[in-house]
Amino acid sequence: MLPKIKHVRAFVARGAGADYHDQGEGHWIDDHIATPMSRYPEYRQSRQSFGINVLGTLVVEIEAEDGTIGFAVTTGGEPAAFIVEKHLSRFLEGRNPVEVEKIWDQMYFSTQYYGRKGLVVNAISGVDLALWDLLGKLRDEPVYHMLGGAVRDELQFYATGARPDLAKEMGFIGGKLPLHHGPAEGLEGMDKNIAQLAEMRSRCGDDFWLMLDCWMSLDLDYATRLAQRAYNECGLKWIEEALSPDDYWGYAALKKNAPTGLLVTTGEHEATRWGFRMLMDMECCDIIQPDVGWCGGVTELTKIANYADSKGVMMVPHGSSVYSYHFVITRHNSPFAEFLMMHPGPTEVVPMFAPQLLGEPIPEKGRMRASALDKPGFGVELNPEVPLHRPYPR
Ligand SMILES: C[C@H](O)[C@H](O)CC(=O)C(=O)O
Ligand SMILES: [Mg+2]
Repeated sequence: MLPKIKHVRAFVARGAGADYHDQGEGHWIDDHIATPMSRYPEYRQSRQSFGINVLGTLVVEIEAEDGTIGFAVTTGGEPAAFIVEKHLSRFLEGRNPVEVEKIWDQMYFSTQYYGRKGLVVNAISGVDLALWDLLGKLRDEPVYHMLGGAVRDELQFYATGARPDLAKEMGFIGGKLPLHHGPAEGLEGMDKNIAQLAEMRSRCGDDFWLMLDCWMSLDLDYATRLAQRAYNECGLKWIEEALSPDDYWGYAALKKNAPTGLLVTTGEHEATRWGFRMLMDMECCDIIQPDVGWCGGVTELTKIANYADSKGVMMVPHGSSVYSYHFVITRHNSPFAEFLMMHPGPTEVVPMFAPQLLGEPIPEKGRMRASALDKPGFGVELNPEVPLHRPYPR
């Protein structure tokens, strides 16, 4: 019998880490990237200007009666900390930590009247991941063992960042560029997008995967024209998150309109088995990209992944560092993983959630051995040097 859960605590941390958009000045991730807010010129140059980093990182700690602590980081900051402390903690304290299914179910259905997606599911994900971390630490097992074990010896990564040419030199299998200009910047912006991609194609050679991340910024007409030009002129591998996450109909049309051979991907701002079922049943995309820290955690990701597997849809989680690595290694329909390049250049590989985690593994030559994950839980610790604030202590 495992020790019961004694206490749940929620903290906020500022700066780089799980809220990876909370970076200092001059970072590639905040340099004129197309967004749904780009239609307003005053919010075009910087995503921080419209508040992309307003929430900060949520840190959830779950302590068992024997003093063992599981933890997780995700986004959601202070409002998510409120939800965890004031609402969700009641479904854990005094319970047996093996009750992951029941705890998830109670967290989701008790918040359904104000939740279902977004911030509330971020908070649920943070608790779920902390619970899996605790279970692994109590059982002295890595999470990927508890999920069924590795189906291959190593992970392969593509890199997201402004320099796919450097990512290629570092051994990644592909590079995903942020799109810089949205529909409000007209044909001139479209030409600049294509010129940037063409420049990367010439630097990377014909065989390297190049992808475009559109961060929900386009409309169907623009996305269709961009997809056609980027595929025909630059050999684009996939067009990601071109439309609003609510526009399932637009995605279904984009997938039909896209040239054969170009993949349509989306899902990092989608949540739960029900949201992903919409994407898959409506044939919105070729690859779903749930973020493990936003979609409902590992408990929900298992359901999403099983449905994707049964439909023959590939699932390649968005970012999410160790939370994604432990899952991807257990699944054949997740043949590779994303690595978000959080170095400001990005000219070096640094841990995705640096500096918040100690022991966070990084790819070497674009790969990571399964043995790099062979530590209890998710295999990381909270960096004690990162200041934490607990806004709602009980
Ligand atoms: C680079 C993208 O705009 C975003 O910041 C990250 C993302 O969507 C992804 O890694 O995928
Ligand atoms: Mg993306």
